[in-house]
Amino acid sequence: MGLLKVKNIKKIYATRFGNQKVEALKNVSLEVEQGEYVAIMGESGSGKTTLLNILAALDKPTSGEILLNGKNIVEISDKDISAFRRDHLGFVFQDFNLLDTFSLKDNIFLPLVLSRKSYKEMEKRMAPLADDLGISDILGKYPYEVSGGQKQRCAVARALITQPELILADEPTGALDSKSTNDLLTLFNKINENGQTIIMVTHSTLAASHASRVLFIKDGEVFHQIYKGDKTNEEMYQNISDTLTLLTTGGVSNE
Ligand SMILES: Nc1ncnc2c1ncn2[C@@H]1O[C@H](COP(=O)(O)OP(=O)(O)OP(=O)(O)O)[C@@H](O)[C@H]1O
Repeated sequence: MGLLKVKNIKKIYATRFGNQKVEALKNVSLEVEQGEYVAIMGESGSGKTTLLNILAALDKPTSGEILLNGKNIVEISDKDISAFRRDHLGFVFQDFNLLDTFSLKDNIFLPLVLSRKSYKEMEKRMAPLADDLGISDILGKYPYEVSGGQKQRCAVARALITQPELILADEPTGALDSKSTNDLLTLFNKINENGQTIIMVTHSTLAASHASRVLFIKDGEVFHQIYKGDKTNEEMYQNISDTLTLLTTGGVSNE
């Protein structure tokens, strides 16, 4: 089932004085199926963050449509956009974005507090999630008292607790050491196997090799896609490396 349909997205940024324009996305179309795990890669400045921000309804495209479960998110009014994001999307960022003055538990509860869920409901959702993520014992701690990997697992719990249709992750392994990176990638695979759809922007070939599809962006356009299919992580890693070489040496698109 097509969960997300991106149709002919264009994004033109006007510079501060309006006399210069940057075409960050030229004409991007893509579809993401329910249950897919998609990594987005590309050189710095290729348009990845622009695309993710638009998918996250944090920014609007200059033209084009984005349908999430058939609803065009471009048309949602500013008044309704925060509630839409909270109810339908989960976010995992490189720098965790946890509030230092809240315990980990309260950080995870925050999106549910904002949508006025009962404490009983919050506890009910938290228990299996915390157990799955291996954070049950540290929920009373504060972000500054735990490791980067533990912080990131809490950020994942906060993203999942609203039971979003889609998880959007921006460089989720960017601030993690290699062990925490491997733990997080295993975790993403697990939540994906449980049916959660994930879109992740990453510079890491290792991270991307865990996804079921890798989409390469070059100069604001989809340049190429690789499906994992039956490939091992190692074969996928090699395939991604070869494509990145092609991308940086100016190879012709064969999308
Ligand atoms: N607010 C803005 N105003 C003007 N130009 C912008 C703005 N944001 C991004 N750009 C330009 O749009 C293009 C795409 O930027 P974007 O941040 O999407 O790339 P990226 O692939 O995410 O890069 P990185 O990997 O370095 O984060 C770049 O040329 C960038 O300079």
